[in-house]
Amino acid sequence: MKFKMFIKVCGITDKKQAKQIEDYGATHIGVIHFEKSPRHININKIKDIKENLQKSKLVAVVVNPTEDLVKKLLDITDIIQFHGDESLEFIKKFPKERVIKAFRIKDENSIEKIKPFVNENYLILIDAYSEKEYGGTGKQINQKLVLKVKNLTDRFILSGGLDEKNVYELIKKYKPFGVDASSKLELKPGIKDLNKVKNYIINAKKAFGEISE
Ligand SMILES: O=C(O)c1ccccc1N[C@@H]1O[C@H](COP(=O)(O)O)[C@@H](O)[C@H]1O
Repeated sequence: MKFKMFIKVCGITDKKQAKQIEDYGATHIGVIHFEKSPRHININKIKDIKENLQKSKLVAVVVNPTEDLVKKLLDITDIIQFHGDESLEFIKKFPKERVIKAFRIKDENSIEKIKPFVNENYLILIDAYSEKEYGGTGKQINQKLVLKVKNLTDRFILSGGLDEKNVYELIKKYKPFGVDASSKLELKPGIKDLNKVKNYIINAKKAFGEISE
C-alpha cells in the first residue's frame, strides 16, 4: 500500500492508545522492542496492539537485533525500523519494502554512512545523536546536517525532538517524505498525551497539504 503522507507516532505501549492514535490519522504506529528502552514492550503486547489496528501500519523499532528476532517481528508487524548500527549486508536479508533504516546524525561522517543505503533505495529515518541512548531522546538534529541529508535524498523520515508545536514548520522547511515523534508527546515514558498527539497529527496533515489550514 502506498501512503500519500507518512505520519508516525512512536513508543506506544498500550493498545487503546494505539487505536486512538490511528483514529486521529497516524499512518504508522511505532512500538519499541529493545530491553534497554523505558518504552520496551514484549512480543505478546506487540501482537495485542497489531490486532487492534485497522488502517495504520505497525512498525517495530529494534537496535542491533538478531536475524531470528527480526523474522519473528516480521510475522507480527508490518515494518522493521533498524535503529542501531546494522550493516547494509544485514538488512539486505529482509524485504526492502518492509524496512526503515534509522541513522543518528552526529556529523558529516554520519552523512557518509547513509549514502550506500540511499543508493540501494532504502527508506531512511534521521534522528539526533546521543552518546547515552539510541533514540527517544527528544533532541533535534542540527539544521545544517538535515540540509545535507536533503541534498542526498528527498525520501527521508524526519525525527528527533518533533512535537505538536514544531512539526508544521519543520515539514514546510525540509519537505521530508515523512515525520516521526515520540518523547515530546508523552506524559511519561510509554504513555502519550493524546491531546498533544492529536495536534501533532493535525499540524503535520496541514503541512503536508492533506487538510486545509
Ligand atoms: O524511543 C525509544 O526509547 C527508542 C529506543 C531505541 C531506539 C529508538 C527509540 N525511539 C526512536 O527515537 C526517535 C526519536 O524520538 P524522539 O521523538 O526524539 O523522542 C524515533 O524515531 C523513535 O522511533
